[in-house]
Amino acid sequence: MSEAANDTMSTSEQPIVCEIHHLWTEFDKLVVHRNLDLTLRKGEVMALVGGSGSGKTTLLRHIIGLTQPSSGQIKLFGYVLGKLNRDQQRQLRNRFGMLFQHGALFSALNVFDNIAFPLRELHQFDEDTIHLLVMHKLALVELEPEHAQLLPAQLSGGMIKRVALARALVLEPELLFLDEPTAGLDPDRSEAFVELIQNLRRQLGLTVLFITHDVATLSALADRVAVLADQHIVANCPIEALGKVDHPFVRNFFHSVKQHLARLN
Ligand SMILES: Nc1ncnc2c1ncn2[C@@H]1O[C@H](COP(=O)(O)OP(=O)(O)OP(=O)(O)O)[C@@H](O)[C@H]1O
Repeated sequence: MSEAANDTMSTSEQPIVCEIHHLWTEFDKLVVHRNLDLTLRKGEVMALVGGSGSGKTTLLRHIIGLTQPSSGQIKLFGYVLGKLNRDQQRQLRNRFGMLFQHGALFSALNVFDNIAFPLRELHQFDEDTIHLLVMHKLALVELEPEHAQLLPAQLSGGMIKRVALARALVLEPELLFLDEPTAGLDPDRSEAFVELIQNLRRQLGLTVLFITHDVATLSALADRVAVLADQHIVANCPIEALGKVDHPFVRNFFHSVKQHLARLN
C-alpha cells in the first residue's frame, strides 16, 4: 500500500473529480469499452491496469478530451465533456496535466521552452514571470538550472520524464494523468521517479490517475487500482482488496503484486 494511503482513507467523502458513465468505444467492429463506469475522487491516486490492448490509453485519451467515445458520458470537475464552449474547454484544460508515455516533448525546443509552452499559450504572463515559473518547476522535478538549455535529444530517459512532468505541472493542475510513467526506465531511475511523484503528491495534494504495467510502480503509488478487462472496469478497490475479486486477470495480477511485496519484505 502506498505510504500516503492512510492520509486518504477518507477520500470516499471527497468530491468526485472524474466520473464516467456507460462509456462505449467502438473502432469499426472492435468494441474496446462496453458500458464502462469509473469514478475518481479528489486526492486519490488511482492506477489503471489491464492487459495489452485492453483500452487503457484510449480511455485516458477520452478523459482528457483528445478523442470522443462512441457513447456515454465523462464528467471532469462536474463538467460534461462534449458540452462545453471554447472558454469552458480552455478553463478545464488548465485544471489537469498529462504526462504522455514517451514524454511528447517538442524536439526542436529546449527544456525551458518545452516547460514554458503551456504558459506562453495562455498569453497572460510576461517573460520574467515565465522564467520564474519554469525554473521553479524545473527545481520541483529535481533538475538543475543548467538543464534548461538542453534539447530533448541531449536528455536521458529519466530526464525526459522529469521535463515532461514539469510541463504537465506548470499550470499547477489539480489532477494529473500519467501514461506509463516509469516505462523504459531502469529500476533505479524508475524508483527515483516514483519517489518524485510521491513527494509531489504530498506537496501539491494532487489527484492522480496513472496507467502502468509495472507492479513496483503500482504498489508504491496507488491507493486504488481500477482493472480494465472484458471491455469494462472489473475491479476498483485498494490493492489489498484485489485478492477478493473473482476474475482471471485480477487473480493473476494480484499474484504478481503479492510476489513483489514478498520480495520487498
Ligand atoms: N484510433 C484507433 N483506431 C482503431 N483502433 C484503435 C485506435 N486506437 C486504439 N485502437 C485499438 O483499441 C484497442 C485498445 O488500445 P489501447 O492503446 O487503448 O490499449 P492499451 O490498454 O493502452 O494497450 P497497451 O497496454 O498495450 O498500451 C487496441 O486493440 C487498439 O489497436
